[in-house]
Amino acid sequence: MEKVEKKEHILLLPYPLQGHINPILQLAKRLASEDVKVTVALTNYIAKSVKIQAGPINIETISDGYDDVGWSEVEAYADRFEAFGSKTLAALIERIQNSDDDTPVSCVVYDSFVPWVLNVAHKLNLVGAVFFTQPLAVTNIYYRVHRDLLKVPVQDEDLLSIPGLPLYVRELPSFVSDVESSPHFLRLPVDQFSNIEEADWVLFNTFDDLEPEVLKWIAKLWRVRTIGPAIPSKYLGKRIEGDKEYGLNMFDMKRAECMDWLNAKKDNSVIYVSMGSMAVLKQEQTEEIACALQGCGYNFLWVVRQTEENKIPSTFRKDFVTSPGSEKGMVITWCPQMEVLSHPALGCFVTHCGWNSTMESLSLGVPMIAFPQCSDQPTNAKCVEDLWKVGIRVKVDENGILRKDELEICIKEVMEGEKGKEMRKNADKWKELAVQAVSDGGSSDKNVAEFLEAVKSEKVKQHPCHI
Ligand SMILES: O=c1ccn([C@@H]2O[C@H](COP(=O)(O)OP(=O)(O)O[C@H]3O[C@H](CO)[C@@H](O)[C@H](O)[C@H]3O)[C@@H](O)[C@H]2O)c(=O)[nH]1
Repeated sequence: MEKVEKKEHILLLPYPLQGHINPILQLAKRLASEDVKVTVALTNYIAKSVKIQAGPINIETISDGYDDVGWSEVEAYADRFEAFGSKTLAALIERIQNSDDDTPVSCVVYDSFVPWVLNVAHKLNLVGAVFFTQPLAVTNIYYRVHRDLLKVPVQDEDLLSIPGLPLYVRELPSFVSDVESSPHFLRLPVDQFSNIEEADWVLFNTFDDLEPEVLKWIAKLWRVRTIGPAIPSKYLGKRIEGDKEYGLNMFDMKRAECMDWLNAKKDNSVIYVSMGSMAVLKQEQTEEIACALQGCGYNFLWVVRQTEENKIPSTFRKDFVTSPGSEKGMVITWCPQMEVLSHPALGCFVTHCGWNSTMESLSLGVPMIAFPQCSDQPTNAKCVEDLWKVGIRVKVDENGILRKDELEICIKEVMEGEKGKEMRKNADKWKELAVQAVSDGGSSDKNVAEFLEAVKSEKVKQHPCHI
């Protein structure tokens, strides 16, 4: 068979965390559905520790300096990733450029948490596109901190005015509102802007209708385009054939066990609880959630990652963990979240409001009970409750614990109350708008097309700083 030559080659580099890899893989698949060769560069550690099913995407590896052990403390990790990543990424691209069999790379799309990739791309005279995995509203706040327009620690308890979104301090990203608890965590989101003025494109996993006012504001700063929701096509727009899942799981998944259990449940009868890939709960918190789920009148599917499992109370463990799939509930270490959220048995999603979970729930029309933990999650939860009106945020006590009674009240309100009905209606509206955005001629679809066209015509642009 004759070999089909792809005319362009785009390389994408995610930050090595589940919540960052998923959306960049989706963008990669979308680009690969056009006449483009697409390579995703994973760190050696990720590549050797997970199974990857990324369809037409070519996978290559670079080093973050932690090939055998994975992560370390956040600041040390950032420095070492930059030192090792810059060299090994440049070497990878040079190898591709010098290969007789491969299409040369013309553009690098990189996670906003690794801004040094832009310097590598520009040194090699490639187009550099930064990709944000968190919403525009959150980026707006970090940008203010970067420009010293918002001083940390934040003193003022008054409302802060973000375009289209007045916020109280507690609704800011936790790395801003509570900078004293984890000062080093603010570095990554603030460093996102260190060289952003030089980025050729600034891409966001969101869509125009979702954050119109802040988009207007941010689009004045850079060449911003929204390309989301970056979720598997089967669940949104069906644009890419056979695209059923992200294709990379950092956790062991028991799909059949989970789906068999869910398939046996009545429509709208299951509460789905997941705190994403990173959140670490206090033991007391896990116990309160367990009591609420046991006490509520609904079935539940609860994701408790293996490293969190020891916090589950022993009686609950006996009923729902050691004999998984009891009539009422199932506890599982990782599930096929998209399949779960799109299942007719699902009633609502108790979520930490990681941006991917939020976009997935919104795109599938599932109302949320927002229980934000840290990072961008408090701001995402604010949008869920007050801006998009597709969920409610739980109240925590003076120790930050969500008590059993409060969670039960929230579940009842979303599943049975008037507010819940309203949320479902709103959720359906957002679902429709999300589908429109990624379908033929929708805002995100047009933005991807424009980006691709420009990559083709701008690839030989010389970057003044490196001439
Ligand atoms: O059992 C599960 C649980 C989760 N997921 C998937 O894992 C991803 C989780 O991403 P997200 O909801 O964004 O949560 P985190 O893993 O916590 O993501 C980190 O990265 C996000 C993007 O930067 C931030 O918004 C979050 O605050 C940050 O914690 C989603 O795509 C889920 O579909 C599964 O497939 N199975």
